[in-house]
Amino acid sequence: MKKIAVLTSGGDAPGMNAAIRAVVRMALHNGLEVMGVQRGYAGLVNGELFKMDRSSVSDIIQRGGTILRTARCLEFKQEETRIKAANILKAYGVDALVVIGGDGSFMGAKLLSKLGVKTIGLPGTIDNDLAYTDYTIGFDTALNTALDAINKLRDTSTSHERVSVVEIMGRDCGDLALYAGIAGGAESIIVPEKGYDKDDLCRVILEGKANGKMHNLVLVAEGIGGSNELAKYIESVTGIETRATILGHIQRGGSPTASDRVLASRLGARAVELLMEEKTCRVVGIRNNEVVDDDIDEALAMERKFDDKLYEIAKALSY
Ligand SMILES: Nc1ncnc2c1ncn2[C@@H]1O[C@H](COP(=O)(O)OP(=O)(O)OP(=O)(O)O)[C@@H](O)[C@H]1O
Ligand SMILES: O=P(O)(O)OC[C@H]1O[C@](O)(CO)[C@@H](O)[C@@H]1O
Ligand SMILES: [Mg+2]
Repeated sequence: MKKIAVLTSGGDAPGMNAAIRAVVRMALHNGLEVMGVQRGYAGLVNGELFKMDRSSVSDIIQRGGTILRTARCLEFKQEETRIKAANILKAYGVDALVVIGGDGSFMGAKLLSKLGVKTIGLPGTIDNDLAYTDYTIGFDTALNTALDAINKLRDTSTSHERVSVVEIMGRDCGDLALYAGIAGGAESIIVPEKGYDKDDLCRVILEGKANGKMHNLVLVAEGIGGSNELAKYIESVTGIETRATILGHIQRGGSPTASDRVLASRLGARAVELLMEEKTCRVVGIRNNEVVDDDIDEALAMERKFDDKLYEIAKALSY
């Protein structure tokens, strides 16, 4: 192993920069050369590679976004595009590629590895939707951003004695909504893993009002969606004024939390260690606070487990 490349792919996530820094610095520490690839797989196919040194990653650990930029490159689903990417890496003399991204990016890395490219994946996504790791890089920051918004919505919800429906990102995964809901003391948490009944929800809201609740926070995961319509329905059934707020891409930005920076540094360093041990086609993650690595195929095949216990606790604490 002499030369590696690193890219970020899919939706950006706070802490991706800290992960890039860890990969670059750990690689240089081990005497490897490092190339940065701009704009994910799209940039790889276009040959957007450049040499990185220690100063390429100076002053980025605290920054949101990704200095390498990112992309959703649909053409990468076609084998001819991946063959082009593999040839470009060969032409640059790159021995292995570190991919920082989510499940889609890992699928791309898995298929690229079938063409003989050595790959390592680092979980960079706010969605926390990868089964093999307890947490993904960016989840904690997005969670804290959502929580800050929820705290503010609680103020105005209380002042006006309104219901506040808050839609949280996460694609098909309810983790962000669940964690934000428990941390923000939400009255109801609606996630795709559990589903819900609209009229039960309205009953809970009315009971809360009868018990003296001044506000009512209903968190809706993106995978359920339809927050504006739900707000109208709640208002029509309960007679309580209701507003919907879709937090959107604000959850993707901002300075990463300490937790995300530490996670990114641990996982990024491990990615390079694995390559030094000649291990490839693996993804790095964290389970029970231990850094782990799994075969990329096996990791993608693992079934995600929703934290039912946490969901039940949130329910029990909410009224
Ligand atoms: N089935 C696939 N085959 C090949 N490449 C894929 C596949 N799925 C996704 N990719 C590549 O990975 C990129 C990122 O995937 P996707 O948009 O699903 O984001 P992600 O990595 O899951 O991150 P996030 O969900 O946080 O946005 C895609 O644009 C594409 O280039
Ligand atoms: O940035 P885009 O392309 O609008 O994608 C939004 C999606 O990306 C994520 O922010 C990260 O995967 C999801 O939570 C959301 O569904
Ligand atoms: Mg994804």
